[in-house]
Amino acid sequence: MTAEIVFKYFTDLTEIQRAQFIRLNSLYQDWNQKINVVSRKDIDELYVRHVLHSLGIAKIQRFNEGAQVLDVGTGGGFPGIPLAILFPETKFTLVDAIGKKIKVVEEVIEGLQLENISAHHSRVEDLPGQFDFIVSRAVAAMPTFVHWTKGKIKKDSVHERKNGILYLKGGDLTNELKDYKNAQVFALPEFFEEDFFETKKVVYLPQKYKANL
Ligand SMILES: C[S@@+](CC[C@H](N)C(=O)[O-])C[C@H]1O[C@@H](n2cnc3c(N)ncnc32)[C@H](O)[C@@H]1O
Repeated sequence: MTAEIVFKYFTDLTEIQRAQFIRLNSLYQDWNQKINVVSRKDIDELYVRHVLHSLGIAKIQRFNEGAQVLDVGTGGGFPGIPLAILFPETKFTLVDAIGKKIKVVEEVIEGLQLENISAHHSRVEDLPGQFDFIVSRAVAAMPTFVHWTKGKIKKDSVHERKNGILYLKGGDLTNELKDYKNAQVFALPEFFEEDFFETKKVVYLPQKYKANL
């Protein structure tokens, strides 16, 4: 599989961005031989399962110039790295509790010469600072995630969509979201036709969520 699948859905990329998306594959193939940052089964499907899936968030929210975005539990850099390629004017902070994953993320950032990302080895609860948006995939159930990230979203929003959390989720979310009355769920098959996206969604939780917690 090649980066063409990304270019099919994101047609206005610069030459630099296209080159970065192409380069991603060999960087991850190399790193995955040393440290398992992407599951063995998924590495061959990197562009669909990791890159395009991460970019699903961009179909819901285009980040403004100067916006600050935190990727919580980034693991090998998802969704943060693909989003940082797509939005070079936005500042991304990637955090993970496991140091060796952050080491790989740092190497990939360097390999792609991305200047809009900083990576931190920390639990998110211990990370200082506030952000416009928090993005994430496969880290915790929503109540736990909201608890961990409490106070980390700026109150004043300069974006079309209010500041908040954009979380990549799959499956039936009825139970998980029952306490979040103003959560919005966007189905990714609306944007991507590959079977992988059949049950995939982006959950948007505005900063002033009405939670019965
Ligand atoms: C299943 S992995 C997902 C990685 C990546 N987001 C992805 O989708 O490929 C979950 C990651 O969350 C990290 N994590 C879990 N709890 C965390 C916390 N409280 N603060 C920071 N990272 C955390 C773990 O170390 C792990 O790398």
